[in-house]
Amino acid sequence: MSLELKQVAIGLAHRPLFEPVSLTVAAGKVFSLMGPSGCGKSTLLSFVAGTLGEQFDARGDILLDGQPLQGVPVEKRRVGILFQDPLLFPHMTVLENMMFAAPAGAQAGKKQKAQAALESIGLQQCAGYYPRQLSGGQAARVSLLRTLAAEPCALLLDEPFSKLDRETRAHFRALVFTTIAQRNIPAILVTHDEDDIADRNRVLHLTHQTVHS
Ligand SMILES: Nc1ncnc2c1ncn2[C@@H]1O[C@H](COP(=O)(O)OP(=O)(O)OP(=O)(O)O)[C@@H](O)[C@H]1O
Repeated sequence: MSLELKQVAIGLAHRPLFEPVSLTVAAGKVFSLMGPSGCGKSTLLSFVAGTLGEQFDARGDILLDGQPLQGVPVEKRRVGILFQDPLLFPHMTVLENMMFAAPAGAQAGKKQKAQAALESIGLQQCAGYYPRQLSGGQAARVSLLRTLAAEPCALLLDEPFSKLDRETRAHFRALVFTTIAQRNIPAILVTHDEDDIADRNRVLHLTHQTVHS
């Protein structure tokens, strides 16, 4: 499984946001995207996820395992996203959040899988908690598990470490990178912090497109 972007360009109000991007991420690897605030990093991720707003126009190709993603509905893309803030339903317990994210299937199987996932990172005691009862680091880990429960074929990481304190951040980052390697899925990470870069050979600095008039 690989994720490939070919000459991807996004415009807003007929102005290109950044120089066209081409990159390939192999299974189990993390490609880091950096660049100045507002240059379009999150927008690029939303294009890959299939959630790009109508105010943007985009061109170029996205290929997952060699197959074009454009035209595939969001819910069928199998692309998971982690944001700065954990994405959890406040009215559902941790276990319910995870079961909700799992693909359609037997309810009993879902529960067992969710419990096993929580156990694998030592959070089994949090199964019945509501998101407000979790610490920042616990919420980040549950959010990761929830994203993984959907069994994504690729992962997009939009500054998921930036709000965590230094120690929690290092632990969570290690967990995310190990998980990506174990699941053998490609990932793109947006970050402002050099410390987050998983691999110095896989970094792209997005630059604002110079508009010539
Ligand atoms: N919903 C929206 N409607 C209109 N313009 C938007 C919208 N979302 C983002 N933009 C604009 O698109 C551009 C790119 O925004 P984006 O959030 O992708 O940048 P970024 O590189 O991720 O920034 P940061 O590093 O600050 O998170 C910015 O000029 C922003 O103002």
